[in-house]
Amino acid sequence: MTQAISRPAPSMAEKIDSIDALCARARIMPVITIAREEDILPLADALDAGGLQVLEITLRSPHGLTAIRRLREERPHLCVGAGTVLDRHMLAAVEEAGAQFIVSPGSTDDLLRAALQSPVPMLPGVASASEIMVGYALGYRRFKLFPAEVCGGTAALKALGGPFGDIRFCPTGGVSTANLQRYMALPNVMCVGGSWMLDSSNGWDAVRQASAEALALLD
Ligand SMILES: O=C[C@H](O)COP(=O)(O)O
Ligand SMILES: CC(=O)C(=O)O
Repeated sequence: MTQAISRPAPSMAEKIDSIDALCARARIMPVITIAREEDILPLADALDAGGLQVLEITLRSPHGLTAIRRLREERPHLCVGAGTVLDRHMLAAVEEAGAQFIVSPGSTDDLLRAALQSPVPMLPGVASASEIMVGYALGYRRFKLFPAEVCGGTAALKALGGPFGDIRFCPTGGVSTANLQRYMALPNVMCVGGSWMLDSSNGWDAVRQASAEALALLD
């Protein structure tokens, strides 16, 4: 695996273009916490078969970094990012593992500044106008709204579109087939994230089916 960490950081404009491209490809971004290492490939394959090829692998379990590494090596056609990146040490670890994008649930000045130096584009989490302004001052224009439904959902996004006309969001947290069309209809929403399609208690094909059904709602 080529070490992402050795590459120079692209400009923020280039990173925004990368985020836009991967969100356009994703439309729906599964937020995945790997419970067992043996789930990594079958879960990714089920999502892929259902049409979801941009995957956010969180660091909420000990298998997160392994999953990023293995998917980069064994499923190179997928776009694999890291989620729940909470500080600069986790940022360095996911860069080294080969993450193609980085997501955080919230924003700290230290993490946002560290990500400016990173070759990998970051989608920082925000839950308020003030947090957007902290990122905005550093050049960030694309954010994850988290936890979206708790933060006010589509009404909050419509309101945020007033002062932040050049900002686009990936709402995550409480998104499901019941509301994803309302989110995706908003001009400042570029994709949605969530975990609702990941229930494999009825087998991997249920994940494929849930993914395909969700995407079909957007056609
Ligand atoms: O914490 C974020 C979740 O993993 C994604 O949200 P969700 O489970 O409500 O879809
Ligand atoms: C919420 C989310 O996307 C994260 O944990 O990074």
